[in-house]
Amino acid sequence: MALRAGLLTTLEPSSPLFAFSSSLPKTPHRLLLFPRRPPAPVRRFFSPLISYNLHRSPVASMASTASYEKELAAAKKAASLAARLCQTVQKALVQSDVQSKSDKSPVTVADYGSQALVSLVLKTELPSESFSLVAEEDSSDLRKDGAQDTLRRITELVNSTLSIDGTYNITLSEEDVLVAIDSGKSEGGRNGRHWVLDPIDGTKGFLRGDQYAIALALLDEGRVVLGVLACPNLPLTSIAIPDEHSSHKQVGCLFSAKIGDGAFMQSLNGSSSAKIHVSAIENSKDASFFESFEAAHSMHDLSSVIAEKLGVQAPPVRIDSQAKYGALARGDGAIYLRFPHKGYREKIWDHAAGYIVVTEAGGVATDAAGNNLDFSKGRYLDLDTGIIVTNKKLMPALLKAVQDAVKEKSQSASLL
Ligand SMILES: Nc1ncnc2c1ncn2[C@@H]1O[C@H](COP(=O)(O)O)[C@@H](OP(=O)(O)O)[C@H]1O
Ligand SMILES: [Mg+2]
Ligand SMILES: [Mg+2]
Ligand SMILES: [Mg+2]
Repeated sequence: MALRAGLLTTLEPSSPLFAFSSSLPKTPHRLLLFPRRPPAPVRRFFSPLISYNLHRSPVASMASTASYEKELAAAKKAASLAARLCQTVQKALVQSDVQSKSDKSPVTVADYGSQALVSLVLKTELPSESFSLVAEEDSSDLRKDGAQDTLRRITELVNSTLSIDGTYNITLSEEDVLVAIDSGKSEGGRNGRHWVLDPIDGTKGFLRGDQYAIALALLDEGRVVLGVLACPNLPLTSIAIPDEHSSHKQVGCLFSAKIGDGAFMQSLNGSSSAKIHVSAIENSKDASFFESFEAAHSMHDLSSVIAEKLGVQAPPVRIDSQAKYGALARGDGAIYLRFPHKGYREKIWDHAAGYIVVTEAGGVATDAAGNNLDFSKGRYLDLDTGIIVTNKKLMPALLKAVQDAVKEKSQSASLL
């Protein structure tokens, strides 16, 4: 039986029970079962016999009945505009455009500008929706003494990107930019809708002139329901076999996915989109795998033990950012391995958009214990050991190889 929010209905013609599906702001959607028909305006003040959180009940969640059409269009627009700003900065990168955050990771005027633009576009395109954004950056360093020039530069970049695009007749002040950046401070969670943004994923790749991505996803009741990945430097054709003419390849990909609708790729220049699928490889010997370019982000030695166990012949393809998820979603490689060093906590913005793009393309993404990734716990993902992604056929063998390799590593560590 399909239940619509706010609709009172009998479960079956013969049933004495009435069901009411509530959708109150800032509360989980709930299914309430009443012993008799309660008076209409005060339903929620009557005690139900049973009450379920719908996302946990066998009844379809309200999230699955939404189409997310306009949200996806807004997300594509926001990520494309942010990509344009990032491309401008990458072309003319100078040292003063790069700052170091308190955790010593780099952040550029483009990270801040991208976050301000995405926040502005989403709010402008979806004015009737309540707005919650979980994003990587905040304005605290930009409000410090000595940051005035950087803030001025970010504001100029945001305004010039808006004016070249021409869709919005808006000019932001420096304070508007700070406020737009700080709208990303939401804690996320399992209730309601939350946008999740990495304004530049792979900042180190961005600084090297390599791969990076603008990664934007929407959570609804704790599930990722849509995602877009703008990858300005990713070739439109496969990166599986690096060739010497790669500098002549056309670059700039926009991946998108909506729950239940599959995954798509189009050119960032605005071509029509084509459906994409993960690799159909069944024999792990024929697989190639992706991992971080940065050895500090993932244990390359562990990946190579896993690759050996699987009989993988091809060398690893090391690229920055969630471009790995996009490349995997279109079948450039078959496996993505990510094993952060001990103590590192993964953030939801580093995976949410990539996760839905790859799963809608037919892939599977779990932690090293085989658990589904849970994006509903706030700004962090709680994980066992690492993240592994592949197609459905290869996952059982990959999971076994990963677990054997992890066990061997911890045994040899305990012998030391
Ligand atoms: N020690 C570490 N271990 C794992 N991931 C790390 C890390 N330090 C930073 N990262 C994350 O790795 C992301 C880049 O991923 P990749 O290695 O796939 O390119 C960074 O995103 P940002 O560049 O958005 O900060 C950052 O969040
Ligand atoms: Mg960062
Ligand atoms: Mg990131
Ligand atoms: Mg980032």
